[in-house]
Amino acid sequence: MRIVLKNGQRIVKENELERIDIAIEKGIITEIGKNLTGDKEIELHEKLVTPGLVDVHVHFREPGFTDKETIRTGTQAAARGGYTTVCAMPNTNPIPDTKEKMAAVRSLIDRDACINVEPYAPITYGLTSEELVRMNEVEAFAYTNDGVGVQDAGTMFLAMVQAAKYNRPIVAHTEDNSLLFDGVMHEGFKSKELGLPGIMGIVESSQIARDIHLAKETGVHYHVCHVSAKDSVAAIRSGKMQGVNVTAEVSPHHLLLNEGHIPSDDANYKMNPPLRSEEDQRALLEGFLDGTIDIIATDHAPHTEDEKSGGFMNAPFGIVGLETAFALLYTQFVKPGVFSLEFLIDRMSKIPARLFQLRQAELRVGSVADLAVFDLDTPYTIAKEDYRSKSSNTPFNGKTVYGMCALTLYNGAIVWNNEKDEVEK
Ligand SMILES: NC(=O)N[C@@H](CC(=O)O)C(=O)O
Ligand SMILES: [Zn+2]
Ligand SMILES: [Zn+2]
Repeated sequence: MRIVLKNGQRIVKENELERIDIAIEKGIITEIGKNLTGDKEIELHEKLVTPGLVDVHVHFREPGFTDKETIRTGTQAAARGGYTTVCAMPNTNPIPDTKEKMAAVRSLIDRDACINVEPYAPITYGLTSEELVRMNEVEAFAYTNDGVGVQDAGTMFLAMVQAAKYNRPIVAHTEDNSLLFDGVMHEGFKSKELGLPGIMGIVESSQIARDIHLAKETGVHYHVCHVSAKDSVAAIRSGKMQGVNVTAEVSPHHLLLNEGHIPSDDANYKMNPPLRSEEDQRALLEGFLDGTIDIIATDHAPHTEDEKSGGFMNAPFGIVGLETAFALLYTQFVKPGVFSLEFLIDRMSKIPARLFQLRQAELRVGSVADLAVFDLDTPYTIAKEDYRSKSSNTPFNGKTVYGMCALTLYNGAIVWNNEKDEVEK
């Protein structure tokens, strides 16, 4: 069967768009042009067509915490956000730290995922800072202990030596526990106002500085998760200038919000790392614009409503992000001209795929048909009831944005269709 997407618009350069039809056969783009016909034609009404988005940082909670999310609901949420490849974090129960446990995760993915999912393996057994996972036994595209920092420098050094040998990236949640002092939000005016224990920026930046020295020594590809602090951006910038193979991601929420946006003791604003100062937020945007920070990653971290009702002192860290990332960033930054549509899409699709050698589509004949279609013209309000995710813990509910994902195709099959309001599998 030949499917034709009619009257879409692709990005030519920056914000310049061009009207096109795209023909898809057997999951592959077979023709791009004007006035194409097919067995099934889908009218796009001049909506934006892009390669499917790629997110290297999501939590799908399966196995172990399926009341928060599953591989099925997580990938459906991703498809609704325009994503066709995502990388799942290993802070599950059990942690995939043996060959068998990793095989079990892969078979869940084969059974339930509606898009491409690459599972991470942990750096160490049990996400502690002790025994390294043997990378020749537990195979994965990359290794991370996300959720906790690798506390011991020697352990991180040996992990990097091993990862360099197997040519795998080390992906780091950077957090020095000895500097945490039980903090629950950024140490700043808001933590003082609310009387809550703070988390200093140096909790993150000092460990990034340490790791950049180790990465320089070992030559590993070292990737920093969810950068939040100004001094972290400076450390990464200086590492890059010295030729260290360091890359970094920033989350939509850290680009969009700072501690001043936290209205009250509402745990939908609680995540790790925390929303920091306005100055930190500005440094993140600067780093994103100058290439110090390479990509966007959502850190989609679902938690139940019940867990999140406990306020900052009791609730777990983390917010969902897959279903709102593109629209929030498009509305806040592309519409007012801070950066272009091309700049954003590259950092949500092409660049993350290239950094980690992941599956990714291109808008050209012969490419796999993993595509997203976005409506840039119709405003809509982010609503809890609309989530495909099992969880809805985010501070962005109720916000009106542009850039709803209208359609997502994975391998040429529709996995999200907003008009039909259903996900086909
Ligand atoms: N980001 C978070 O606040 N939470 C994540 C863990 C993590 O990404 O560090 C989670 O697993 O819930
Ligand atoms: Zn983390
Ligand atoms: Zn995470």
